Amino acid sequence: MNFTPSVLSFILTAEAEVYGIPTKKPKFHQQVQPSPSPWSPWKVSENIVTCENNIIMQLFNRVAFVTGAAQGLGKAFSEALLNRGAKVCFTDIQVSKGKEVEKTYSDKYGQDRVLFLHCDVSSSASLANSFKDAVSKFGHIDLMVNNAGIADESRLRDMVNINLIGAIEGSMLAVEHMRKDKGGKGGVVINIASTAGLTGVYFVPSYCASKFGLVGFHLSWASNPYNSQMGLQFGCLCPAFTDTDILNQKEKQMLYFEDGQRITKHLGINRVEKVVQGFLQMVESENCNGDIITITAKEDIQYSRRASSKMSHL
Ligand SMILES: NC(=O)C1=CN([C@@H]2O[C@H](COP(=O)(O)OP(=O)(O)OC[C@H]3O[C@@H](n4cnc5c(N)ncnc54)[C@H](O)[C@@H]3O)[C@@H](O)[C@H]2O)C=CC1
Ligand SMILES: CCCCC/C=C\C=C\C(=O)C/C=C\C/C=C\CCCC(=O)O
Repeated sequence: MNFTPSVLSFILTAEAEVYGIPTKKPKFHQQVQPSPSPWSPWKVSENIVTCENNIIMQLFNRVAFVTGAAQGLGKAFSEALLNRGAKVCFTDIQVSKGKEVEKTYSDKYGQDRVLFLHCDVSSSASLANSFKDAVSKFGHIDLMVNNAGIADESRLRDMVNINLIGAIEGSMLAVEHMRKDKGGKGGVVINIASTAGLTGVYFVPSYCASKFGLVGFHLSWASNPYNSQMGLQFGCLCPAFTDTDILNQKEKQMLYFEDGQRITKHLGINRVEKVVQGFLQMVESENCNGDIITITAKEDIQYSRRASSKMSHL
């Protein structure tokens, strides 16, 4: 049967949409800022990108591994990826919740595209085993999302273990698996930090320290001059207060509890959908290496790109 080009284009677009494949370049919400974002301690004005020149990364049949994804942002990132045709291994310490979500997503997107695994990111063995199990099911991983996190100033060592070391170890597992110079297919590592990783917050200082550490780790890997030959990219998402369970703080979890409540209310709270939008902008861009996206209630999605390396000329 012969179709005219416009009929063919209509059919292909409709089919792509059924499979959740984006058919148009996303319109980035990033506007060129008149001055650097207050959440970015670096000069960003000359590094701002609109991504107009970037081609979206096709997520169809890409394989993602997401930590801390039985609820909140991780669950929402997982669904957004599935919705665009990716396969997702989502993991958490909350097994019954995770299994419930797995059932819902399997019914909606197909059992062959969804896997839930128990994974405690504070345990090296648990992380390594679940990563291995995900590779066994899906063959390989293209996208690692280190999302698991807690905010609890009364559990300092847990917080550093989960928010920082868990994300570092998750990144390193992904690097070793993905790097092309060691037989991998390349891939993307996204670390979920926070605006609290870019600016001091006096009522959650140790949470801040864990997120500052993660931003430092991201920047270091992003500036690795061997990334392109390894086929690796590193992106970092920094949301501000977002409407998830992490904000349901008990008094002992924060310093200056009332100040924290008041300041949060004053600054405003992101909707989860807004953070997902920023996340998709990052993973769908052809090259997100070195990018840091901030998402705040007042300034929306700010997309900045940093100079690659201060050492590249050495
Ligand atoms: N909601 C917010 O205001 C913001 C959150 N973030 C970050 O986003 C990430 C996701 O947090 P939300 O979804 O907001 O909170 P959430 O509390 O709803 O979700 C966190 C998830 O991490 C899991 N988790 C906790 N310890 C774990 C461990 N040892 N191993 C594996 N999973 C574990 C929890 O079971 C939960 O499912 C965190 O890294 C958080 O720091 C960043 C900026 C703002
Ligand atoms: C009810 C208060 C809870 C505060 C602590 C709990 C979780 C916090 C998670 C975060 O990652 C918070 C994120 C950012 C705080 C830092 C700065 C906010 C300023 C950004 C803005 O302008 O909105």
